[in-house]
Amino acid sequence: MKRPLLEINNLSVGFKINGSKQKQSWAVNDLSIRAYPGEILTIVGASGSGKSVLASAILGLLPGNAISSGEIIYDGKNVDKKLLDELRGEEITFIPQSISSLDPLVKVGKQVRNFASDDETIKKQRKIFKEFGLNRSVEKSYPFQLSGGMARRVLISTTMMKNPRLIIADEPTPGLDIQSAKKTMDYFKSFAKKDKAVILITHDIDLAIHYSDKLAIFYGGEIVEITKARYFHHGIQYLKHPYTRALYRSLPTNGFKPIPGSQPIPDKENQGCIFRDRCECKEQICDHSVNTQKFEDEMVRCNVDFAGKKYKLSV
Ligand SMILES: Nc1ncnc2c1ncn2[C@@H]1O[C@H](COP(=O)(O)OP(=O)(O)OP(=O)(O)O)[C@@H](O)[C@H]1O
Ligand code: NI
Repeated sequence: MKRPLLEINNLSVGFKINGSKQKQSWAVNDLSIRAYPGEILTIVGASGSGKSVLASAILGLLPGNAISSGEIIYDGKNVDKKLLDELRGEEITFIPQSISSLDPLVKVGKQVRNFASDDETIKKQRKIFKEFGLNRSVEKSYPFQLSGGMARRVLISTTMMKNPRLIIADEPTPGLDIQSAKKTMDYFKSFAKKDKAVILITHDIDLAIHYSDKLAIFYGGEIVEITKARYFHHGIQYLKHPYTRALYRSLPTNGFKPIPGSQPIPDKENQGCIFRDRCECKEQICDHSVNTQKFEDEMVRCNVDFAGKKYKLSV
């Protein structure tokens, strides 16, 4: 079994409300994931489920009012602030969700080259820009002169200029034309093939299924299931968690059935199942406890006994 490149154990992230130490809201609750070399791990979750907060926590970019606990291990080493400062932008690159992360005062070409002006770097940057349909004039533009889709392509180009071992991409494709989105995802795939790891964050389940190796299904600040992306092609009988199964049924190709109800706010005090109010399999026990079941590299957080011979969910 390969060693994970990034390992996150029992991560929780909350925010102090109005500076109060007592009043907190939670965005990520007791989350554990592993990103392996050679794989694209995609974190799929609805809007507001805490995906971007998770990315910020991994990268040590949480705002001042955040409180976090848990363990992050990179390549066998415990990650602290000093190590993160060394890794970020070098071994670990980040494609942020917001295009406002581009420096408004620096011309785009210079930014992507990280201020380098040698011939080789310029050649590399021009080649990447060309692949993404960004013409020479873009190099000399300031971020405010770009459209949303162009700015996103510039952000992706920044990562392509570097030589990281782990890419964390937070919603990299919205606003991109189909060709650029495909190029981006193909780039991630070939990157992972070089024994490197990608953590992709998206709410686009179709995209996730087609390009990832594993899916971590995120709901209300928790990962409720880690499963293989190909199971979504093989059929609903391979999926375990009732929320994952509901996602499967909500896909246009599988009947487009919506899930009634809405996602709850993460609650650290709550020991029960986060999905219970919307669950078709809910039992009394789900109000006060939830079972984390592990199967090799898969995981499901549910009280249905998936290892037992009796378990049968409706197809
Ligand atoms: N600085 C902050 N202070 C307080 N709450 C915050 C802060 N940043 C994020 N949150 C809260 O954390 C929750 C998760 O937000 P997050 O941006 O991670 O969602 P997301 O899953 O990335 O959504 P989307 O798909 O829309 O990008 C939200 O309820 C948000 O209001
Ligand atoms: Ni987000």
